[in-house]
Amino acid sequence: MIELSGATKRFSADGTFRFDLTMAEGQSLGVIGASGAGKSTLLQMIAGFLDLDSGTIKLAGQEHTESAPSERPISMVFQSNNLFDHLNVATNVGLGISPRFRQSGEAMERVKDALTQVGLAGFEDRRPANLSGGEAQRVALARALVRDKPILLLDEPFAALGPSMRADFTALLSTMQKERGLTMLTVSHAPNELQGLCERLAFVYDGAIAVIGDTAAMLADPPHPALASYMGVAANRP
Ligand SMILES: Nc1ncnc2c1ncn2[C@@H]1O[C@H](COP(=O)(O)OP(=O)(O)OP(=O)(O)O)[C@@H](O)[C@H]1O
Repeated sequence: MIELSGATKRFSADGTFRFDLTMAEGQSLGVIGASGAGKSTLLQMIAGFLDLDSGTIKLAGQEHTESAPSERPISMVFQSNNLFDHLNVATNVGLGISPRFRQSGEAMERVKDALTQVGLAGFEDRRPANLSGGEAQRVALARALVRDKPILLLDEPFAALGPSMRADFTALLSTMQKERGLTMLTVSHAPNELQGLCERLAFVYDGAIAVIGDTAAMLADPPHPALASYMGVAANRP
């Protein structure tokens, strides 16, 4: 679970972000909003890369407001998959387990299992430069999954992928999320990709979560004028 209570970060006088959010264990939430609205800021707060000015953060039932990122029960996948080009796929995934990963023993078995789960069995010795965008993103997902944490944060995971790869990656993420009961938060500029992945959607606007609700209902009938404008449709409610 994720619980943010008045989680506040002030970058400047007119750049203050304050988030309240409750997610039950195993829930999948999509996060949308205009560029600069604060979506990545929300993720960075939860992951511990930004210190709060005030408020609290609870993760998987524990207080984590001041924990270091490595102490939080979280894995993260970024838009640019952040793979190391000079290391093979197995080592890139193994770094999710430990910075001292070696390709042997139990750790290597875990890496192979994770690669199999994302459909990349046999890719252990490949270099990132020889992967397609979709394959590289699946390696990044394997690196997150191998950490075996209950919370998965994804920051624009589809951005670098073409349409058919987006559909494949969405389907894979959805399967992993359900199989593992992950609490998952996905930031995306593509609301339609979130439909099959997230039962709930949050719209970030003016430094906060302006609306949160059922994904299909929110997209079909935007309950906030700024969301309607973001979606490029007329608002149905004031
Ligand atoms: N470390 C920082 N110092 C100062 N300002 C920051 C910092 N990080 C983010 N900001 C500002 O906070 C605002 C929100 O940024 P954020 O990256 O969260 O937006 P976003 O919704 O993820 O945007 P995008 O969709 O473009 O990725 C932006 O105006 C950004 O310039």
